[in-house]
Amino acid sequence: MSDESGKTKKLSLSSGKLTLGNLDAGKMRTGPSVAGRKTVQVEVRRKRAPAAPSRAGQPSAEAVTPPATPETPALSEAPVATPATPAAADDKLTAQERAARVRALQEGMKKPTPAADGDNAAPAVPEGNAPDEAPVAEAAIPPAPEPEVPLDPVEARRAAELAELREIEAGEEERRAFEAKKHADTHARRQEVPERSPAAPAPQMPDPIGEAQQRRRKAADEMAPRRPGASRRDTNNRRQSGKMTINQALSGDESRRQRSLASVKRQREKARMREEQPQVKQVRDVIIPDTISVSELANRMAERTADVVKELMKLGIMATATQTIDGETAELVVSEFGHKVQRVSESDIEIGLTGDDDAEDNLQPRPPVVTVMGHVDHGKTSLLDAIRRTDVAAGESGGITQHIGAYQITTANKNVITFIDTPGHEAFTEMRSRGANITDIVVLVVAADDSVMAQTVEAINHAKAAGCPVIVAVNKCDKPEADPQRVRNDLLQQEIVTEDFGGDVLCVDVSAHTGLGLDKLEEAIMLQSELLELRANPDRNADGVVIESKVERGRGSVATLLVQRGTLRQGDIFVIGAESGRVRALLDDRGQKLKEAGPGQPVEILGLNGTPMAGDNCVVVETEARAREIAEYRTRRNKDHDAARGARGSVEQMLSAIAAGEAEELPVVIKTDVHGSLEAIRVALEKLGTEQVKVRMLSSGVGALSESDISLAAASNAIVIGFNVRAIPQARDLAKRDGVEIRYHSIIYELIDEVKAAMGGLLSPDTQEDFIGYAEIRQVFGVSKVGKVAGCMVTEGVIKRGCKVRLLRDNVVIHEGALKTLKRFKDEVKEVREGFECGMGFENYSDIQEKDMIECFEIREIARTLD
Ligand SMILES: Nc1nc2c(ncn2[C@@H]2O[C@H](COP(=O)(O)OP(=O)(O)OP(=O)(O)O)[C@@H](O)[C@H]2O)c(=O)[nH]1
Repeated sequence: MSDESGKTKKLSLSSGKLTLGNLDAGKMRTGPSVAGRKTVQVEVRRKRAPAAPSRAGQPSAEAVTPPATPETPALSEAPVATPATPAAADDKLTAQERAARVRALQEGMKKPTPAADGDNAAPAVPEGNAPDEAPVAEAAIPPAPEPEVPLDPVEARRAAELAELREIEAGEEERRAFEAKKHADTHARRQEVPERSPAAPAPQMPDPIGEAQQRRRKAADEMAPRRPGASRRDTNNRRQSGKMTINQALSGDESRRQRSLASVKRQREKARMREEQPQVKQVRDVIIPDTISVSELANRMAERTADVVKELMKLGIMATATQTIDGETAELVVSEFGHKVQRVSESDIEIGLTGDDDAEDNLQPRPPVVTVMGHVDHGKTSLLDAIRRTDVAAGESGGITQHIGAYQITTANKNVITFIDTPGHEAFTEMRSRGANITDIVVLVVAADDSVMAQTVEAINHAKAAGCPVIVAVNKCDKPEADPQRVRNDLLQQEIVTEDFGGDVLCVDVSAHTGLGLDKLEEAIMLQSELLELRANPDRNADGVVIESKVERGRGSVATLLVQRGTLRQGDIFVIGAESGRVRALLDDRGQKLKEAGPGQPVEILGLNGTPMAGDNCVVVETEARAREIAEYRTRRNKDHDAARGARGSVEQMLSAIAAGEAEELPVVIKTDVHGSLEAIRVALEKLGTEQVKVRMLSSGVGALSESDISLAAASNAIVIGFNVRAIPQARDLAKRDGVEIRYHSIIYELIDEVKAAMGGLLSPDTQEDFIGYAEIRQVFGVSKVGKVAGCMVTEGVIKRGCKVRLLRDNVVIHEGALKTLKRFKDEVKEVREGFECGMGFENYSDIQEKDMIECFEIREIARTLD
């Protein structure tokens, strides 16, 4: 470049005109619009110096650009009318120096000035710009060659950066120069004003105007130099806002927008940092519950929802942001994104509910829990009664134990034993299995006169499955036909090897009636419990198992509970299954109130919010809130479970109905007094189902039959059964009104038989064909309007009008249909007996011949049964 220094040149008045010695070939600008001003401003922008070698003869784009034209015509007037102020901005001059120069310039201006118009050497500068020497200087300086485009992109970038930096620097310099010049102007004007001739008004204001007007105009003039400053501020604002106004866009003033050097440097630094440091993905611990919505999952991973949806698509799952996905799928997605999975479940609420295991030192001996099992009528209840010296059997409906009961006895040796009495009927299998699971020892009652029976075997299997040691009580040994040895032999087949046969199973001959061997049985139980080393910690929050539960008038829900650990006290807050409550009262097996119950003790508890299920666990918790929280969670879980089971059932039903073609269902609504009975009935009824007909339990529960039970039954034609319960008066009225029959039962066999009969009624009846007679065609007559009529002789049985007939020709059935007419002589008759002649006409058939035989028969429907 010709001007490497880049310094701003100043105006001189050598040779009597304004010249700009060695002016930079860069753009020459006039100041902002200064119409009416008597000063000339020349801004000189330093030319950029390209770092790369330039190609000779190629002018740069900048150099080619025509120099800036004067922005205002006022400039051309300035040398004539106004003593010029220093035009070149030189930021290195102090204000005093500047003032001195201005004065010198003014003096020079006073000398006669040759016409500047004709001396304009710069072709690019329009006429009228003579005072400005910039074009002259520009003409003298060759245009800057365009820098050659470097091939190396790094070099190119560097060059571009450098050029940009220089431009910014130049801009900064320009701004500084302008500020300095403004300052100098103001200073100079202050000195100049007293010297200025009043007869030298601005040429653009020739009109004689009032003094006030002149003052205003002067004031306006004085305001004018401040505009560039204001404009600069505007520029700064524009830079800050980054926005463009319409005026700026139209005036093409965009070139004024400039960023500060520091800002550009910061940006470059940031970009470099970004390039140098590849982004490290942050691995997060993502907590995933059982189900989660897609957007929530994206949130927890801090990923975009769209990315999560895409990932799900890859897994073959089309889900929107609001849709919920299961925990397993969410786990897959999270691992795909490279985050860590942390699974939590709603069931975590139960963590720590049962507490820690007890330390050895805290364990104390506890009474054994004994379950009495055996075949029906082998004397379980009688045996327990004998032990307790009470008579429970007398109060039982039909003489069968239907409620699970628990009792505690103290032996003569002051040993305490807890007995659980389970019913012996097959239907109570479920209850027995539960009894076996909470029990320590099983006493297997086998009648000496009956030996091992089906439910004896079942009881053995339950005991084995529960890992309970068995003690055999051979009952009814008082009977003359009793054969205890046969019982021992039969038990061998069930892998129960008694001590007599060298085995480890204790076997005692007893009689519930005479009390024979009862003490030995108790001894055997205590011996077995010592071997088992039964111990528990009584000094902790209690937990136990519900043996039975029921709703009682005036007492509400009552549960029979077997305390397994700790001590249950009155006032304890507990949660049982999906129910919670606070122990209002504790009762022992004799109905006596207790203050507390220790391990191995069966108690009845009052104060439940609802009726729990037999087999539910009971846990004492610290606060009611916790109890409620857990109960609510379990209720929700059970509901979901039931819903899932219902949905599955309906599909299965549909499929089986399709497969069977005509599967029937018998809907029933059952209410019972206790859960155990309900369960037993449900099992029994399910077993009744065949391929053709099944029992469908629409509704079941514990308690009295209510209006909703009746209306449900009415809507679906269901049978309503009350087992040991009755309907409330309103339900009775409703049943009467809707014609719903309620069946009450207190014996399970009868209930099952009745349902069986009802199911039989649903089976499509069997049809049976009954032969009634033969007739031989002797002659065939043609009768007008009637068709052919056969003259017959009844050879066997009887022929009835309207009966079904088959036409046999040479013992081959050629037609089967119905009789249209049966006449004797000319009269229509109901029947014709053997040995009589008659006339017969067939319905829609006339191909009859002599010697054909007519076989008459009737179709009878027979109701089918399930047996
Ligand atoms: N002779 C005699 N009869 C007995 C003895 N034990 C029970 N019985 C009779 O056997 C029948 C059935 O007795 P339960 O005690 O009801 O029999 P269970 O096994 O409890 O019957 P379920 O409750 O139906 O399972 C009753 O008639 C008793 O009188 C006994 O030791 N000797």
